[in-house]
Amino acid sequence: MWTLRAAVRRGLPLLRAACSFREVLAPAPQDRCVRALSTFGGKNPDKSRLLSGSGGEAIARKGWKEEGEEEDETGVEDEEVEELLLEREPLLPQGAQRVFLLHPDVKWGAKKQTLTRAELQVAEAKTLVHTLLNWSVEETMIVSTKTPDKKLVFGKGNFELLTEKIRGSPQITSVFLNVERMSPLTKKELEAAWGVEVFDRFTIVLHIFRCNAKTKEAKLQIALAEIPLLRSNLKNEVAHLDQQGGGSRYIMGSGETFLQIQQRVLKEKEIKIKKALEKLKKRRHLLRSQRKKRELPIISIMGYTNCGKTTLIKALTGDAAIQPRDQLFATLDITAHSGSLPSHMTVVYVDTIGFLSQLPHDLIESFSATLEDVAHSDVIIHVRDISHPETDLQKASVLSVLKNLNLPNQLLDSIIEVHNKVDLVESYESTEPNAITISALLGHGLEKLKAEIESAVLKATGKKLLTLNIKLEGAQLSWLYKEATVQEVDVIPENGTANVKVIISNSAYGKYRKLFPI
Ligand SMILES: Nc1nc2c(ncn2[C@@H]2O[C@H](COP(=O)(O)OP(=O)(O)OP(=O)(O)O)[C@@H](O)[C@H]2O)c(=O)[nH]1
Ligand SMILES: [Mg+2]
Repeated sequence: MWTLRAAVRRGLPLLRAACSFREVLAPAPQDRCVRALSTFGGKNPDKSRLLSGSGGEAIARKGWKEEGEEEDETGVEDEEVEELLLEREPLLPQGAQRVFLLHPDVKWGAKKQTLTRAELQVAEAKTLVHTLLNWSVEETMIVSTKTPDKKLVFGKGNFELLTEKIRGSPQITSVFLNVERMSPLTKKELEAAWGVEVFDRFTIVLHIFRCNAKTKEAKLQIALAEIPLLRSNLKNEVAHLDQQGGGSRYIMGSGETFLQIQQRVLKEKEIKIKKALEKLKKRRHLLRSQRKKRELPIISIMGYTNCGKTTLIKALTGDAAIQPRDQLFATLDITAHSGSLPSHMTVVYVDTIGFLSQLPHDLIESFSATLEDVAHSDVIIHVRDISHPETDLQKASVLSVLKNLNLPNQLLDSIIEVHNKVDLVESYESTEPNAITISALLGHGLEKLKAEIESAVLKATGKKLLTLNIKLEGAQLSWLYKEATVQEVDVIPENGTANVKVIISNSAYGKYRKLFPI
């Protein structure tokens, strides 16, 4: 039988040995990756693009780069960090899986979901499963429970029925229990009862995140989000070892028990990741202040996952390098892309991570650092997929996340709501008067949207867009070049004047009027 001492003799990293004995015996496969999929209604046709390799293709390219900015954007040259990122266990089994999707529906009490319905959660869970290469949903069941926090999640009667059902269905290879997190003990008990592996939402989303993260920062954030999972797995594995007479004993010569060593290793890992992230955060602050210095207005594009944020940025900037994908969480790295508005004002569009109702907490927390940048933008665009059957619930869930980001009120008031994918809905009429209706894919409605963005930017930055008639002989033009942003100069040779289009702050315009009265 395999023992701890044997693992140490074989030179296995302790953390790995502690966290996943099964994988030590059967070497861990690489993370498999995710595939492109259609949206819930199956309306987007492009299902054919399959991703391969460990991380899929790189899509997070920047259309707009800061001075001295590296493609990798991190500036952290730390071999230890690289090692940390490589050292990870696979979260899901290899090969095709036919999943039994089981949704515990809490009918009453404090745990009852208010924002979202069981059907929406099931539809989302299905999409998550379909995002995984070679995974399919064999059967779906919504089963009510009054005891979601109990070890076996369901009441006795329902649990017995479920066990009979799963045991009697050899075609089912695993169960996706659609809860945010399941304790290691619950997982163990359910797997023992049902005879197949059982996964929760956190593990599935984490796996998709791992596959889609491109930059070092996103990867580190995911590694940080995994620490609590490793910690609870560790406790479980040590309890298992104890049964065999191992985990809590002192390791000879070390003065520590196996559990203590592993906890220390995890703590050290956590500290290292946090330090590396701190370095990256400082660098982001630097980039932000450079951006501010250049006075380029920043527009953050936010919205539910798969609503079309990246497609919209591609349409607004004409950046051919951007490749939107029909996939949940395609964008995990915040990227900036420059574009210009009708007055030729240059702005920066920031692509952000998409939201999901009940996105596991640890993941939200780990990504909140990147979402901090949103607070420094001038305008927010909230993109909605109005072809989605649950578009209203998606909106509510995005707004509730935005509220929790502690954004300044002025910024919250500046939100432009965009109704995307109108091409998928016959004769769509918005019931919200201020929303702008577009098809990012077909390029419909973009001019109106750009005009709206421009007026929001001018309002947010306290600037005006004016056309001033100036004398070419005087000092007006050079003054305007110095104190404002000149967009266009239209010379009228007949009278020696020019019409000059400028973006100018209120205070500079006041000075201009004093210096050059009409
Ligand atoms: N029919 C139609 N499809 C669209 C439209 N906009 C986006 N899509 C499709 O929707 C899918 C998702 O688009 P993305 O731009 O990647 O969505 P996203 O919001 O960036 O998604 P995440 O980064 O995963 O959160 C892609 O297949 C797009 O082609 C649209 O206006 N009409
Ligand atoms: Mg995207």
